[in-house]
Amino acid sequence: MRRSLVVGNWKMHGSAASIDTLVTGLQQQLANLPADQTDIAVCPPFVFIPQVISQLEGSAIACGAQNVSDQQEGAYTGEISATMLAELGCQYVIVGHSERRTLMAESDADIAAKFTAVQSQGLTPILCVGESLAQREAGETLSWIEQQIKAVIAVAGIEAMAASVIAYEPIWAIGTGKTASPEQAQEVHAHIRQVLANESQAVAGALQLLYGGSVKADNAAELFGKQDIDGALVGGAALKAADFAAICMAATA
Ligand SMILES: O=C(CO)COP(=O)(O)O
Repeated sequence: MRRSLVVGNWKMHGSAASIDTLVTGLQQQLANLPADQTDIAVCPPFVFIPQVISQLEGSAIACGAQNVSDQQEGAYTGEISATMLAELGCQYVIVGHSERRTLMAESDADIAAKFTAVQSQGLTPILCVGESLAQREAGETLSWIEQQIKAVIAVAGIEAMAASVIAYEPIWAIGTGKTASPEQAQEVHAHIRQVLANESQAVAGALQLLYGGSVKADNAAELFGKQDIDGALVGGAALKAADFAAICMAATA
């Protein structure tokens, strides 16, 4: 039985004060959640990571980052390495989010290099994949997702996938209020698991596979009811303690 995992991606939101309020709220709302069933993490903007880790001390909520360099050290102005994130106490790093693929032109090769850099420091990459609306309408969803995942397997190897999380985030569902139906999401999740199973049944069976894209308190339970959906990567709704907590509860039910 796979544990569920709910991750909040706060994107470029928050201030020291608003994040203090959010984390305090999360700790209150999640105090009674059975920690043995659901893993929970939040991914603040880099500059707030030390504050969040300090606030979360003693709590079962983990902290992650939203991006990382593919290099560990050197003359890379503005970059942050996995070594630095590990030293801070991060456990997860999101790699390949569609906003970075699109806005920062990150390629599959860049993402595979980041994935490897994250794992080399003992952190868990959350690899995001997802299709555009045009690709879905052209019937290219499954082949596109497969290609995105195989690009990472080709570099990292199938066994490395065992120490990772994959998040399926259809681009057309991110921040639009338009969630993939549980059936649409399950179809892609089952395909992802099959792509992995073709190389290793054990890896495919154990990997936590998240859905992301307009997950809210009122649609989470239905998504989590699907066989291959193990949790969620949550954007907007992760910025409100009550909403995020309700999604975590749904994942635990
Ligand atoms: O991009 C997302 C999480 O990484 C999803 O964002 P929303 O939940 O705001 O649609």
